[in-house]
Order: sequence, then C-alpha cells, then structure tokens
Amino acid sequence: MTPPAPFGARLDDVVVRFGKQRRMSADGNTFREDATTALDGVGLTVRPGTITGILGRNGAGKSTMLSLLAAFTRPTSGTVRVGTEGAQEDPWENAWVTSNVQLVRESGDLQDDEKLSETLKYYADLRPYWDVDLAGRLLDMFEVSPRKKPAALSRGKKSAVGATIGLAARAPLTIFDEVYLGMDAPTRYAFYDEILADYAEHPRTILLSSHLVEEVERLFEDVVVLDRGRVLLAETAEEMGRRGFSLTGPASAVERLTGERRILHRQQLGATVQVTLEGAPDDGEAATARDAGVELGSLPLQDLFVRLTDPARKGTS
Ligand SMILES: Nc1ncnc2c1ncn2[C@@H]1O[C@H](COP(=O)(O)OP(=O)(O)OP(=O)(O)O)[C@@H](O)[C@H]1O
Repeated sequence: MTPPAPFGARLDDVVVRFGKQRRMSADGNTFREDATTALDGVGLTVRPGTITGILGRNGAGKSTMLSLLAAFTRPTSGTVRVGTEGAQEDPWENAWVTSNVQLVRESGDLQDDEKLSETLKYYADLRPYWDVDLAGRLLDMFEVSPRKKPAALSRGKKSAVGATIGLAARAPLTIFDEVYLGMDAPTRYAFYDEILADYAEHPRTILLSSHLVEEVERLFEDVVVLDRGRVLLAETAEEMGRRGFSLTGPASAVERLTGERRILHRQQLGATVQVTLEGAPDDGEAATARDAGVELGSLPLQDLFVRLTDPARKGTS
C-alpha cells in the first residue's frame, strides 16, 4: 500500500492548561496545586515533507505540543489540524489522522510484560505502512532480541525499540519525542543515520525533539524553539543559520573582528579563540578575516538556542 503524501500540521492560538491537581505533601496531607499552562497561545505551521527540530528547555511545552498532533492530548482552546495539504483535520478521535501519525515518546510506550515480537505484531496491524523487514533489521542493528520483554531491557535498548517502531511505521507524520534517552553515543548516531536514510527513500514529515542540539542539528530542515509555552522562533534551518556565525583564530585578530557584535558564545584553547556572533558578516569582514588567518564558520544552533532561551534575556532583543 502506498502511504498518503507527507502530513503537515497547523496550530492556531493553542492553549493547553492542566487543571488543579491533588498532591500529597511530605507529612501526608493532601493539597491542591495550581493549574499549569503548558502551551500559551501557540501558532505554528509544520511543513509537510520536512524534518523539523523541536527545541526548548525543560518544561517548555514540547511534549505537550507533540502529543496534541497525535491526539494524545486535547487543547484547552485553539485549533489543531493535521493531514495532507488541503485536507487537514482535527486529530482528536479521528481514525484517519491517528492511523497516519506515529508518536514515539521516550521509551516507546511499551507493554512491559509482553514479548517485543507481540508488540511488533500489534504495530504491524495498527500501522498500514509498517515495514516488517526494516523493523527486523533495526532491532538486529540495535542488538535487541524480539524474544525479550521490555521489562528486561535497559533504558537505552527500550529507546532503540521506540526508534525502531517510529521508523518502521513509515507514518506520514512521525514524531520522536526525546527518543534517544539512555542510548549511548554510537547508538544515537546510528539512529540519526537511519532517520536520514529512511527519510530519503520514504519521504514523510518528521518532528524530533531533543536536548542534544549539537548532535541533531544536521538533521533539521526547519527548527522550532519553544519557551515557556510559546513559540519563540520557527523558521528554516537555513534562515536560522543566517542569524550568526563563528570566528576561529588568534585571539587578538578574533577580538578585533568581533567589534561591537553581540557574542553568543566564546571559548579559548591556548592562543586560539572561537566566538559565536550574532548577525551575518559582510564581504569586507569576510575578506579581513581571511587576511588575518581567522576562519569563518557557520552558527552552532546550540549557541543560538542557549541565548534565545536564557531567562536573563527576557525583554531584550
Ligand atoms: N499531565 C500533566 N499534568 C500537569 N502538568 C503537566 C502535564 N503534562 C505536562 N505538564 C506541565 O506542562 C509544562 C510543559 O510540559 P512538557 O512536558 O510539555 O514540557 P517539555 O518541553 O516536553 O519538557 P522536558 O524537556 O522536560 O521533557 C510543564 O510545566 C509540565 O510540568
């Protein structure tokens, strides 16, 4: 069966508020905790057929936003639409949308007491475009036996199962919400490579949230930065790249070239300094840098992200 075209999504003025919660204090008394506003007027368009990075500090609202798209959560107000171009629908209790959206959260929502082979059968029935061969190959690569039960797996191996499910489902909208947790570095890099390879062969829309910005930025075509329940920035990785640049070279030359520009990040190794600066260099600056033996590099997304979400930045531009 051929999957539909990649899904896009659109959120308009979306608010998600979690109500008052009953909590138990250390001395055993119950109390009611104030409601949390997880998303506060989010407007966003997810372009179909792209890999979009969803970035934000802890509690920014990433998981809440992603769970809206998969109909795991309903907005308190505002609208959510998911689907092919010109045919986007409310995902809530919508079988067409939910059968085409695969959300994988941290450890993959696995049934701990069931063999993985059973879980995979379940997904094979649930997901119309499930690729059984790919699932088998990825589990082999991650060295996870389908005869095992998730309860017997380490956290990293559970994440690897989640990664397998996400990729093998071949859903027109595939969402990985911090799926790398517990994976060691070689496994994470193998996962990223598999995403890119499978995405190239089977175009779809992929959303990926991660705190490991440096590792995943090469995957992104679009980037969304959430902060305290709001969209701080949503643009293409290319546009984002033009927001800054790096200079690497002898300290005195780098300082001279830095001038009055805002420094996002600075590090020094012996006599060599690297600074990440806001803005774009003009032709004159680029030539001066070359003449001074200073290397001009692209903007590390991590530096921009840290600067954008710095609490001290509130109210500044
Ligand atoms: N079910 C819930 N009940 C109450 N509050 C919730 C619930 N889910 C999320 N929240 C709150 O909503 C806010 C956003 O949480 P969310 O999990 O979406 O953030 P996140 O960006 O994914 O964070 P992290 O990077 O730490 O996973 C947080 O303040 C969180 O405590």
